[in-house]
Amino acid sequence: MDTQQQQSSIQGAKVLMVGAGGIGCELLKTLALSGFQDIHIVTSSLSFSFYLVNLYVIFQLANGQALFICADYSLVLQIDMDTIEVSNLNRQFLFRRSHVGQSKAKVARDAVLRFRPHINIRSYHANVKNPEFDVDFFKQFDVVLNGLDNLDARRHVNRLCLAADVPLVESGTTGFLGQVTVHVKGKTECYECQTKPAPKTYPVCTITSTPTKFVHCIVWAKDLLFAKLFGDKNQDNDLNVRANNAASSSKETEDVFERAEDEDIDQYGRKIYDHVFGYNIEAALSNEETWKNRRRPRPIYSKEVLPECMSQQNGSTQNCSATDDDSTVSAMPLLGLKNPQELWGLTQNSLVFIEALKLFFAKRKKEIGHLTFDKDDQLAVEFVTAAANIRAESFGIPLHSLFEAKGIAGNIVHAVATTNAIVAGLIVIEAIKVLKKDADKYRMTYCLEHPSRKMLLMPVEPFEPNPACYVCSKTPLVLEINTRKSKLRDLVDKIVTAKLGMNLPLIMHGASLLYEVGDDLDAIMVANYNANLEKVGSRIYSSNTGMGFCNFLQVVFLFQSLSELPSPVINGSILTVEDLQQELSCKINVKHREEFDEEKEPEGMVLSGWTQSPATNGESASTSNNENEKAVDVTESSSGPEMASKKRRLSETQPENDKKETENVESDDDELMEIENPVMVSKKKKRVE
Ligand SMILES: Nc1ncnc2c1ncn2[C@@H]1O[C@H](COP(=O)(O)OP(=O)(O)OP(=O)(O)O)[C@@H](O)[C@H]1O
Ligand SMILES: [Zn+2]
Repeated sequence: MDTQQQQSSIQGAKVLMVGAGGIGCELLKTLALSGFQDIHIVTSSLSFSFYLVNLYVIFQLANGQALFICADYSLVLQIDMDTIEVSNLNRQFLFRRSHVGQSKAKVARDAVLRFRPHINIRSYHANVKNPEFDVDFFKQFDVVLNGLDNLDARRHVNRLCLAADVPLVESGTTGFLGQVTVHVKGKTECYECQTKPAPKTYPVCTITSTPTKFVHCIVWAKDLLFAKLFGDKNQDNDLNVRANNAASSSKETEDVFERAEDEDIDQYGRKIYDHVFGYNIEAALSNEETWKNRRRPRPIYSKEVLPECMSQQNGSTQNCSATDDDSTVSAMPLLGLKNPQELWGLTQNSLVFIEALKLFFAKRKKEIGHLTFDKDDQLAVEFVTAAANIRAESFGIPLHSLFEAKGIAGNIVHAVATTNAIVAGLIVIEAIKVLKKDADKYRMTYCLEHPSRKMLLMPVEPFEPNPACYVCSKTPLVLEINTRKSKLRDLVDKIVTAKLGMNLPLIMHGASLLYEVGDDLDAIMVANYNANLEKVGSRIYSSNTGMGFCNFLQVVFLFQSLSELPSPVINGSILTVEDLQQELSCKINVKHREEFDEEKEPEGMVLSGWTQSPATNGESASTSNNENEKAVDVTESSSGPEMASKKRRLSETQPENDKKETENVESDDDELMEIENPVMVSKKKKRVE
């Protein structure tokens, strides 16, 4: 690439960066410095770019100032909603300890301005899904660069880029693996054109009744027990085993989890302990059939492992410092446990379980009822580790340290700063090509863990838009659903919001508007939509008391199914679903189906043709928690578009030694940690076919 050309293509260009985390910090720095070296050489050979970027990183580490070469530069805007955490500091090098708690977007901006004071950087500490970042906002940019860590935001940005007709350079890293892809409307596939691999999920009964691996215990502790005790009480929770003994799922059992106002926390903790590790296991054991060919679990009761009176032990919440704030509350120091890599025995795990539970009630009571598991929440990690280990002990599964359990629970693949640096370099290279409209030279580039043909970077030509993609083409989706039983609410929650990722949806059936979300709706419209969602309204019955003079009026709310809506949705109906913010519209062909497999299709409906939520979508090293959140659901494998052209093109560049790697990936379903860059996975899948 000619330097002059390159400089002129970047000068005056307006760039939007989304995300200022591991990739984002590197990217902002690389963007700010991109005039300093012969980038035109880098682009001519991508393997050379790898070398250069690495060299650059090493050089920068050795002498950060040496590379700061000034040139007039374009306007860069960046968006990030996060604040800086201690765990970010090892790789998000624009941040220092003193910045912990501050806005990432702002601190990153200030740090870069210190060495490039002449460039114009605007930062937004905000969620990119906020309505102010609408299509008009996106239209002002020449290119959008993503450094995100979750599918939801990535899909949203993809849709806005399509609607605004602005090219998108998308990226992700997972440990040593990374990828950079280019998405230009009408020319290349969009981010959602490809079917993503299905998330790793586990049958509900494995999690609730027959765990065989530590990850099953983690999912149980995190998604069921933690959610039950500290999360939203209205959410479905399949915590109790399905036992012959109906008592375990009775109303009284439900009440075990409720703590009475004046109930002693220690007693409450023991009650929960005995219920989930003792009685529930006994109830499960009563299902003789289940254990015919399985190892029987051992019920564990608190009195066997815990001292009579916890408050006389070291680990009493009473010893907890009054200055503790939410983020530092921890059971470990109170119990004299220092090393997170140490393996705790049953007694230590039991002590941590009770102590962490007590601390939640003693120190974080206000959060109870709203908590979701967060890998950066020390107390939550301690509780989940302890609970998973006690369950593992009961089922004869090897125990794990807090460090290991945290990795599994948080889907953590440890970040490799160099991968982020390489990916940031590649993003800038692709961004420059986009600015130059050098479409023939666009490349999707994959960072490999092991060299292939002596290269660690694998460039692949981007693919054409997938004509079957519901996001960038008009191909309808197919929804199998029981139209006589399912409500519009199910469709909105499980399909439109959860699967299609719509923010402000509108659902139409023919000319009839069934549902809409927005700030400008009047009260009557809201009432109508709510009626469509849940109930037709009420019918008033009068019932005779039998005393001759008094009739009671009885109000009965009637729940209505899709087929009973004012404009009935039945087999063969075509729904139009739109998101006004994302300017996305798609059609859903409805197929009535009477029965669904409770285990395999727990949602009671199956959508085909959509981009399935991946376990991690090339997410930056610390990935979203989505996988485990969904882990107890058994998600359908997508019947989305086939990637025939991908197969052909990728096979052209297929290195032999990657094949082995593929087979390993495909065969080993043991590890939740086996989080792959999804494109790599699909590519590998194609290779072994
Ligand atoms: N919807 C969103 N709007 C704006 N920024 C987002 C959005 N979703 C994610 N991000 C940002 O994307 C960045 C991703 O960076 P990265 O993958 O390094 O994650 P992290 O949260 O910084 O690190 P870790 O997950 O390891 O603690 C984060 O800074 C996060 O705040
Ligand atoms: Zn598409």
